[in-house]
Amino acid sequence: MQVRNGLSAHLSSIVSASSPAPSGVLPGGAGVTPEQLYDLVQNLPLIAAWAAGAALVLLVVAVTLRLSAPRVYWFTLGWLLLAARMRLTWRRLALNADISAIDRPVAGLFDDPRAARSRAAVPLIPVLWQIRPRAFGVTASIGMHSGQTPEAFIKAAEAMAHAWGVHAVRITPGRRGSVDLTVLRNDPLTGTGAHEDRDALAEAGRAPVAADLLAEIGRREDGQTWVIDLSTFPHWLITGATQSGKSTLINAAVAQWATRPIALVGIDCKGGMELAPHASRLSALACDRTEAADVLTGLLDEAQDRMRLCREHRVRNIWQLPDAVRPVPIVVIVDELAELYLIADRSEKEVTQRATANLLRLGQLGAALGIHLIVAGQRVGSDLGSGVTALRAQLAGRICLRVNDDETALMTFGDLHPDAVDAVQAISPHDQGVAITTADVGGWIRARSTYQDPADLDAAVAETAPLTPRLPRLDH
Ligand SMILES: Nc1ncnc2c1ncn2[C@@H]1O[C@H](COP(=O)(O)OP(=O)(O)OP(=O)(O)O)[C@@H](O)[C@H]1O
Repeated sequence: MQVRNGLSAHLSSIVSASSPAPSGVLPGGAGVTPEQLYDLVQNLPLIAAWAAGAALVLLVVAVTLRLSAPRVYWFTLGWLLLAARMRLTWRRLALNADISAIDRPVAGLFDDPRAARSRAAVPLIPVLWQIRPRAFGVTASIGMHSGQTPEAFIKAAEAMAHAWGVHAVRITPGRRGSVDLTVLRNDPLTGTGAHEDRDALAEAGRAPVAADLLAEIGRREDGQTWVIDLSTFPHWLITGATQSGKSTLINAAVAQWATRPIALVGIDCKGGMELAPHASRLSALACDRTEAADVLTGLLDEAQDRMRLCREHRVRNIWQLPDAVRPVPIVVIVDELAELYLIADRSEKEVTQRATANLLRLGQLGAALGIHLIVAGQRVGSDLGSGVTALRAQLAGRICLRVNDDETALMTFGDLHPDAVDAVQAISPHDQGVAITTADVGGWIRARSTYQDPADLDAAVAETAPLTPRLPRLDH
C-alpha cells in the first residue's frame, strides 16, 4: 500500500511538472521538488520491477507469437528487430567489408596544398535507408558516395548476411547513386516453410516417413550421424579408388533399405560380383551391359506407369498418392559406372547408348516417381563421354572417398564445391572409409563410414529376402 501511494505521488508529480513551479523547486527550472525527487528514488525498485515484468510479458508474447503466428510476429516485431540490428551494425560493417568511401582532403583554390595533405582522410559511411518489411524479409536502399560502384556492395553481400543473421542478401543496382537491398530472412525453398509442407503432408499420411529413405552410414566430423537421405538428395554419385571403402559404405546403406518396403535393383557390369551377395533381396540384377540396358528400359517403363498413375490422381509425385495405390520406392545401385559407358567395339554402341540414355532419363524423372539412383565408380572422368557430365548434373548427393586421380575428385565435386576438391586430395590411403560428402548445411563435410564386417552385412541383407517387392516391368 505504501508503495502504491509512492507511485501515485510520483505520477501526480509528473502531472504537476507542467504546472507553475512551486517554491523550493530544484535549480534549472525542471519543475521537480526535492520531495518528488526523493519519492522517485524511493520508487526506483518498483519501477524497475514493473519494467522487468513488462519486458518479460513482451518476451513471452513475442515468442508465442513467433511460434503460433510467425507472419503476424514478423510484421509487428520481427522486422523491427532486424531493422534495428541492421542500423546498429551498419557503421562497423561498412568499415570492415570495404564499402565505406574515403573523404580525401583536396586543396581548395586558396589553400596551401601541404596543409590539405596533412589533414586526415575521413571514412564516409554509405547511407542505409528505406528499410521496409516484406513477407520474405526486408528491402532497403543504400546511398553510395561518389566514386563507389555497386560491385563493392555485391561482394559484401555475404558479410551483410552474416552480420544480420539472415539467409541471404541480394544487391541490385538501383537508381543512379544507390543500390537496392533484398534481405531474405529464411531460405524460402528449404526453410521452415518447406518443413511445414512436409509435416503437413506427413500428417495427411501422404509423405514418406523420412526414415524410410534415410540410411545411417557413419559419423561426420561435426559429430553428427552421416546419412544418405534420398528424400533430401534423391540421387547420389559415390566415387572412390579400389580399397577406399566404397562397397562397405554402399552395403551399409543397402542393409538398412533392405529391411523396409523398398525395391532394390542392382546393375553391376563387372559380372555382378559386387552385388551378387544381395541377389536374393534384389528385385532385378543386371550383370553385363546388355542386361543393364534391358533393366534400365524396364525401369523407364515403370517410371512411365508411375507418371500415368500420378496424372490420373492429379498429383505431382508418388508421395501424394493414396496409400493403397502408391508404388514402392526403388533404389537402383549402379556399381562401376565406367563399365556402362566404355565401348570396346562398335557392336556395343547401340546397347551402350540405350543403357546410358535410359539411366540419364531416370535421373531426370526418377525423384518425383520414387526411383532413386546410387551410382558408384572408381574413376569417373570426361573421357567417358558427355553423357557422364549430363548424368552427374542429376546426382546432387556426392560422396568422394580416396581417389587415385585428380579428375575423379574434380568430377565429383568440381562443379558444386570446388573447395572440396582439395579436401578429397588430402585423404590418405590409410584413411579407408573416410570421405568428403555433400552436407545439407555448408555444402560439404568430412565423414567416416562405420566399418561393418562384409559377411555380417551380407547375412543381414539375405535375411530380408522375403521382403523383396516384385516389379513386373523387370520380369523377363
Ligand atoms: N569405415 C571403414 N573403417 C575402416 N576400414 C575400412 C572402412 N571401410 C573400409 N575399410 C577397409 O577397407 C577395405 C576395403 O573396403 P571396400 O571393399 O569397401 O573398398 P572398395 O572401395 O569397395 O574396394 P573395391 O573397389 O576394390 O571393391 C576393407 O576390407 C576394410 O578393411
